[in-house]
Amino acid sequence: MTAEIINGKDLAQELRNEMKEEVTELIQKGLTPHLTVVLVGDNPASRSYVRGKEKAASEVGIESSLIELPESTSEDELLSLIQQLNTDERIHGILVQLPLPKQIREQEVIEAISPAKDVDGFHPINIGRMMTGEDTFLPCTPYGILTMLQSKNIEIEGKHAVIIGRSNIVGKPVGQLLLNENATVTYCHSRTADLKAYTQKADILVAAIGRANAITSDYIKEGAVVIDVGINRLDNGKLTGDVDFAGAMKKASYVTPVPKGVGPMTIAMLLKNTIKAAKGLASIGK
Ligand SMILES: NC(=O)C1=CN([C@@H]2O[C@H](COP(=O)(O)OP(=O)(O)OC[C@H]3O[C@@H](n4cnc5c(N)ncnc54)[C@H](OP(=O)(O)O)[C@@H]3O)[C@@H](O)[C@H]2O)C=CC1
Ligand SMILES: Nc1nc(=O)c2c([nH]1)NC[C@@H]1CN(c3ccc(C(=O)N[C@@H](CCC(=O)O)C(=O)O)cc3)C=[N+]21
Repeated sequence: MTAEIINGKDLAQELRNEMKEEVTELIQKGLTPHLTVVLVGDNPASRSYVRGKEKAASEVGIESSLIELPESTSEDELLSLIQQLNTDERIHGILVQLPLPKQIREQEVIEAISPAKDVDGFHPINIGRMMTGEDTFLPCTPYGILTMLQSKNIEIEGKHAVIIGRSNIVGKPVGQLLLNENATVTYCHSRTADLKAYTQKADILVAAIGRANAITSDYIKEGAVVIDVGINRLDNGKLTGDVDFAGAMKKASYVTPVPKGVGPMTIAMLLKNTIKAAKGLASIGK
């Protein structure tokens, strides 16, 4: 059996085409969605992601502005910038690119962003709303994964989803979203004893580890849906995921590639959240 590839790049393009129409209508009504991205320091990977976000925003007609701060920026300086952006009515969405330099506590920064402008969906209020199943900004990567599964009409209800990774931005929320869709969810991480015993039972396997090609075909159940979140830059400059793609293609029913998989979907969902923020969410407080 050869698996079907879920092409995130093409699906993200379709979503951008739809969003462009919606944004055009909003602009005609006098509302131009505006995303502000804050980049602290000059991590080359972060810079490249930020460029991708700006390009995608401009394609759909979303205005974006980039605020670049030096590596030496203090936590107080960043927090006061966020306060300013929170009260600026022209700005609908705020994204502070992670990781941050070590003198800045990420959680303090995440919690300083107004939940109404938190288009990453990282604020504890929005995470809480996601957990209780309320309408909110869903974290972009998990939201993108859910959209990929839905695009292929892949059944989630009653399926066993195994998540490898438990970070606040990917692993934990992707498990929560699949639970909300009535999957049975198992989380695995670096302290999991006998990882393979769990992954071999997964109908839906999500790898969000950050280790190139760690998930070989012997971790995969025949016919499973394999979602590869990992973005790993090899010494030869190429990008690869956490899953051994060729091995997964022989065993799974569906596989997401890297590149052109989850990454472009993450950016598309960020744009979706920015439009939602611009339209205003009555249920989300300041
Ligand atoms: N495509 C996209 O849009 C995005 C991709 N990414 C990529 O996804 C990957 C994960 O990102 P992120 O969640 O932020 O990373 P983190 O480093 O925050 O988390 C990695 C997780 O993997 C677990 N882990 C590490 N080694 C192993 C192992 N040998 N066996 C089992 N579990 C292990 C860790 O366990 P423990 O908790 O015990 O340490 C941790 O929970 C990275 O490659 C990142 O670049 C991230 C965001 C968006
Ligand atoms: N506040 C914050 N929000 C984030 O959403 C966030 C973040 N910080 N920090 C870093 C991670 C990582 N991330 C990616 C987004 C798109 C691609 C992407 O589009 N990748 C392309 C390849 C791009 C390339 O070639 O370099 C692909 O997979 O096809 C990858 C990774 C968002 N993140």
